[in-house]
Amino acid sequence: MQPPMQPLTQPLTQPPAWSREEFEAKLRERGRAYHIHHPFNVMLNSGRATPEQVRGWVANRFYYQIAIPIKDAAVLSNCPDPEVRRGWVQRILDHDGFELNGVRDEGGVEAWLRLATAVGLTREEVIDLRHVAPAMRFAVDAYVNFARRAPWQEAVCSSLTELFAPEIHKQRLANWPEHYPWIEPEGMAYFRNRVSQARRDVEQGLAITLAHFTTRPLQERALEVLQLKLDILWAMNDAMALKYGVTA
Ligand SMILES: O=C(O)c1cc(C(=O)O)c2c(n1)C(=O)C(=O)c1cc(C(=O)O)[nH]c1-2
Repeated sequence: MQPPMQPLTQPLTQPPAWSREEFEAKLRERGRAYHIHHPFNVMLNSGRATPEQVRGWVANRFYYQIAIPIKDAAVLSNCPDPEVRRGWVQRILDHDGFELNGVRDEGGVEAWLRLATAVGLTREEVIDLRHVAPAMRFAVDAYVNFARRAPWQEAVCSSLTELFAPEIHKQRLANWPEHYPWIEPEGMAYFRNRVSQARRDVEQGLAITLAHFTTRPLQERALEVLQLKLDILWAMNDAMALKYGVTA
């Protein structure tokens, strides 16, 4: 006897998966929503920001800087693949620094604190987070919480906004010394280091994403995840724009 017909809950055929090239192009297209286009960032990188606005950005962004290695530790804690972990752990060292066999690297968090003093903030007022806007905390915490709870491949995918980060760091390196001569030049080291680190991160993150999200529904999910992260970065800028204003 035939089993009873099940009601159809989803179409029998799914649209075909995009090729790796098509999928990668769709991920890269999302760069149009990157915070490089946010009015607060456009103001910063075109030289219209006041010292107060630059300091506000540096102090608020510190909250993102200290969250990133915690986010990366969450990815590690959810990932059962030692080969992925071996590559991913580098991100924590990039931000927290290390001392190994006589080689010392101060790491990105310390470099950010040097940026803070270069723009005229004290380390204390940055480290105690007194300037961080509540909405900034909520946006950054959303990223860490996502990485804690999502499947690790989605957390990896959410880091792919770094596809677009070298450009924003290069803008700062090119424009800030001219627009903001009052910033001590050694403060810019963070951005210089990140250009190559972000490229290396993206190579790893993209390889994992292209290998894992191989059906159309998974690929569409990856685009949603990337959009979530773009929205988090956008919301961080909204929080700073509200607190410090945007100079036209
Ligand atoms: O200055 C920026 O605009 C910017 C953006 C992003 C990003 O796209 O998430 C990162 C960074 N910087 C950055 O410096 C950094 O170390 C970093 C790590 C990650 C991540 O998601 O793991 N994003 C970013």
